[in-house]
Amino acid sequence: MSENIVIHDYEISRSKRNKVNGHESFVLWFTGLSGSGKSTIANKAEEELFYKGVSTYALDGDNIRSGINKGLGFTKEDRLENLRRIAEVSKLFVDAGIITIAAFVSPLISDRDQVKHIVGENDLIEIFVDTSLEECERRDVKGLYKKARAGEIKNFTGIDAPYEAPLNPEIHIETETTKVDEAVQHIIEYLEKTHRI
Ligand SMILES: Nc1ncnc2c1ncn2[C@@H]1O[C@H](COP(=O)(O)OS(=O)(=O)O)[C@@H](OP(=O)(O)O)[C@H]1O
Ligand SMILES: Nc1ncnc2c1ncn2[C@@H]1O[C@H](COP(=O)(O)OP(=O)(O)O)[C@@H](O)[C@H]1O
Repeated sequence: MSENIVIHDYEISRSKRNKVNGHESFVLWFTGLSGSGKSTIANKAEEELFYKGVSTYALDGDNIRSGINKGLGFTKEDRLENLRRIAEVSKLFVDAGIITIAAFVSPLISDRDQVKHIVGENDLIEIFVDTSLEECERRDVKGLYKKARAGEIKNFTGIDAPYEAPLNPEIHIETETTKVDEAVQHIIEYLEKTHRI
């Protein structure tokens, strides 16, 4: 940090916000292949939390890659920068007392380690949305796998760019054997069991 930047302490702290909200703030970080089910499960999980009276906000490709990260692509370097900025934004949301839901492919262990480092390990719950490449390709929600196979998209995760599965995620959802509602219940139960909500 520049030597000329002096931090000002604000009266309204994260813990005061958490007290008023009646819950802790942290990040639910969904990782998985494109089409694995991250957005679908994140969206339903947010709905469930929201109607329980929890303050939430969801970050995903739609509100991030078209705004703050417009111009970043899918090279290894651009993904790292994409995720670095998302982690910094998530950290601000957590400071604002909000349970932040982030759904990004975040393909590499080192990408996610950077996120954990920025957000803080205790403030991040990693959720692995585990769906085989075959199933994601069968779903092909956005028609991108077809394009990637045809060589029309380069560096597509799972095709010609790697995806490294988390080694020890807090929550592991296998979508080929778990329905969306069951996945959401699993997340809510985890949060209740660990006294996060
Ligand atoms: N090359 C390549 N690889 C992977 N995904 C691609 C690519 N090009 C475009 N898309 C679409 O962008 C979405 C992934 O963006 P993310 O910001 O989550 O990716 S990353 O975390 O920076 O790797 C991803 O969205 P989801 O399907 O929601 O995961 C794709 O629809
Ligand atoms: N058990 C499941 N969990 C999540 N999504 C599922 C499941 N079964 C089928 N799907 C479907 O898979 C697709 C996943 O797409 P999406 O949520 O956009 O994935 P991602 O955000 O990971 O790219 C959706 O069409 C969803 O309805």
